[in-house]
Amino acid sequence: MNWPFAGSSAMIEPEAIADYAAAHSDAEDDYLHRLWRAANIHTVHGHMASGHLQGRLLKMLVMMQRPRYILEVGTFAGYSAICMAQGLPQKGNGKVFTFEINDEMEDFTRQWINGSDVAGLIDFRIGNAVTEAPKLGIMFDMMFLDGDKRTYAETYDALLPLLNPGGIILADNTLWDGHVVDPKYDCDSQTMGIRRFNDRIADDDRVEKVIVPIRDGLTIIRKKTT
Ligand SMILES: C[S@@+](CC[C@H](N)C(=O)[O-])C[C@H]1O[C@@H](n2cnc3c(N)ncnc32)[C@H](O)[C@@H]1O
Repeated sequence: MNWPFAGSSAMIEPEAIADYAAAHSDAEDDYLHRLWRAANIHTVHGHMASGHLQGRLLKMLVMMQRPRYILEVGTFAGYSAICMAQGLPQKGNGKVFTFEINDEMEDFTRQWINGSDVAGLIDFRIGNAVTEAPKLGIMFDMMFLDGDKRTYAETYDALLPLLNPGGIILADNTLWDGHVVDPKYDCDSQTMGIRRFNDRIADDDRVEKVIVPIRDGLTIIRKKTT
């Protein structure tokens, strides 16, 4: 994400800011570090995993929101699911339900989730979260939308009814590497999908929202209680 920070005499590289923030945040534990490396070595799009800073933010937000049930759209390697599960009370009744539509990820991801010390708090399923989550018959207090960018708006419409009032949705990649404001990407289907989603959220009076420019943009959406 190209977020220039104007210094007194020179522009400071965004990577330097990210490194500084990571160095002054809780460390990435060894297991997550190994998972991140494995995802980048053994999968084509390893960079899709949340990573250190966003992972710590997800854990922190779970600890603040204290959800019982969390829904994740897009498990990929399991990095974010493990981070969110780390924020749940370790002996409570909370759970992360996480769906991955790509069944080729199953062996890799199940092994890493099962090997983590929060395996008992994660229900990992292969399938389309949009069609499968309603079948669980439960309401969620938190959701992490991180699936297909082209259909973010439809995913939101389908899943908002499953969110309790006061619950929050975290939507990842909502600034899409700055493409949302770059006319060069006017015909790019993922950019168009993210823009459509951002417009939809901005106009939706049922929710409060703020885009946090961390990593690739993370929108925090809270369903109003009245
Ligand atoms: C960006 S990656 C997820 C990264 C992961 N949440 C993390 O932060 O570590 C997106 C994943 O969503 C999956 N996906 C896309 N649409 C989906 C859907 N409707 N239901 C479940 N998974 C989906 C893709 O196959 C891909 O593996």
